[in-house]
Amino acid sequence: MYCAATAQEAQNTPGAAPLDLTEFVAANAPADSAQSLALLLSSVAVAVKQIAGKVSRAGLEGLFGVAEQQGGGSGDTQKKLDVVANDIMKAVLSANPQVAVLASEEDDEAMLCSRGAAAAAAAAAAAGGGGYVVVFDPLDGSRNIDAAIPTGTIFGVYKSLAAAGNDKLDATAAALQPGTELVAAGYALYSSATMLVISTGQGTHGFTLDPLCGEFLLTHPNIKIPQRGQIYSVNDARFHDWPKGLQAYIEAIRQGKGQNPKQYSARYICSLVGDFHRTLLYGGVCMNPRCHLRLVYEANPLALLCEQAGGIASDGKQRLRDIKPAKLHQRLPLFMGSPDDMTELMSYDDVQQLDGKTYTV
Ligand SMILES: O=P(O)(O)OC[C@H]1O[C@](O)(COP(=O)(O)O)[C@@H](O)[C@@H]1O
Repeated sequence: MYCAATAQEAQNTPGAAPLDLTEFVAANAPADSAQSLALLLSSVAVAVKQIAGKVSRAGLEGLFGVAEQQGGGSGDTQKKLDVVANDIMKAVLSANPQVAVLASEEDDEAMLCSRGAAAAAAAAAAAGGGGYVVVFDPLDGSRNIDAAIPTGTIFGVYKSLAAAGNDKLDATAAALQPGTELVAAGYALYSSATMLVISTGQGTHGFTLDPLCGEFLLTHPNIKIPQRGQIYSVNDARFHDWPKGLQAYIEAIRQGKGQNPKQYSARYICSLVGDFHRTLLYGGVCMNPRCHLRLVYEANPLALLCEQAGGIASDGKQRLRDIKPAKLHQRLPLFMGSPDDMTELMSYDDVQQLDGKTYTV
């Protein structure tokens, strides 16, 4: 199979077949972890293909609707497909001997994976590497499922703390690392195409699942978010619950009275992966100003992808990736987007909705 050394080379070689995900990561991730990350992301890709199959066949397999038994750490109503996607992620990733810890938005606790944890402890004892910790939201935007609207899977990868000299792994502590420690992150988008967008800290790159060969092929090398966009993405119905700063910012850009003299348009799918993906490609800002999205499972992984594409990711006060999570299911306001739009938004200062209000839709 064709293998170019870099995304640039792949793009510049006329007629060359696109790289698949594994080849690309092996050639483009940091040298000391390229092979292991390539194998890890191959496992993620296997899980994502299985979830994509379930999402597209949900109406045919009776997978619409709410799960019969409710569980899950986030306290949200679980859909049948939330449970199915969670089971797939855990089954596939725990079979990978490099995975020491898994933490899912759908579970109360982080879990040790026996094969990976044993290997991580042995490696730590030998002062070597350690296993990987994978945090994930198996199916984000699941309230959209029954209407066949795009959904996604979000994941982040850390090195296990065993690598730092601990010979016993504490699964929860291993998953509570700040986003600055991420060694890889990504999301899958289940939409008109199934995409996998990843970063290993060396740019943000997009792959499209080719249904003809069943592989994720490089279609969006080195994504750069536009310096400024003309779209804002937020649940606008909450306008009257927002703080004054956020109201003033949105009023200004709607009227073309912001730093960009053009009127902005609103786009909101209510599917974080879909809204973020569009923002990454078209520019502008996407946000959820209330304490709703999870730092560990959603915000930090997307923040790495955003920054690696040249964007800014914030909780409305500070850089997201600098925040040390205090608990697995910690929620916070989330703002991400083009550097000029984000800098303008942050200059309004008072943008977080901290009233604790929840909505039942
Ligand atoms: O109700 P809001 O504030 O518009 O929140 C919608 C957001 O919640 C999410 O659905 C995440 O919540 P779930 O994980 O419960 O699906 C995002 O996909 C979406 O961006």
